[in-house]
Amino acid sequence: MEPLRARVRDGLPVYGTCAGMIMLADKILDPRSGQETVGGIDMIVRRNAFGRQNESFEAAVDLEGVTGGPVEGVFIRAPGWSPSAPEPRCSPSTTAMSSRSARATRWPRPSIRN
Ligand SMILES: NC(=O)CC[C@H](N)C(=O)O
Repeated sequence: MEPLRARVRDGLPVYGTCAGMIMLADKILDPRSGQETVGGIDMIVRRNAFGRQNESFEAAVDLEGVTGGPVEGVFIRAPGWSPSAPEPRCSPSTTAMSSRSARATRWPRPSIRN
């Protein structure tokens, strides 16, 4: 992983969506055990910020302006992101509280009807 990190740090153009975005974040809020990122983007990601991966689903969706009937939509629970912040300078208990409120305020769960 380190050679790739070094290339990205040195300016290698990279692009990532969904899991790719997770890989490019400098920090994962709730990483799986041992999960690392390549990093390169100064942000924090939270995996499955809108629900569990196995709550992803497919549904027929009517789109305004698209004729021919509904299209099959695939709704994959996505990661959320937040700009990184300076390390908090407070006691561990206050840090934990800040972390919880960040989740509540920055990554609300939208309601998706299917
Ligand atoms: N397709 C994907 O990349 C899924 C990402 C995954 N649901 C997550 O947020 O961790």
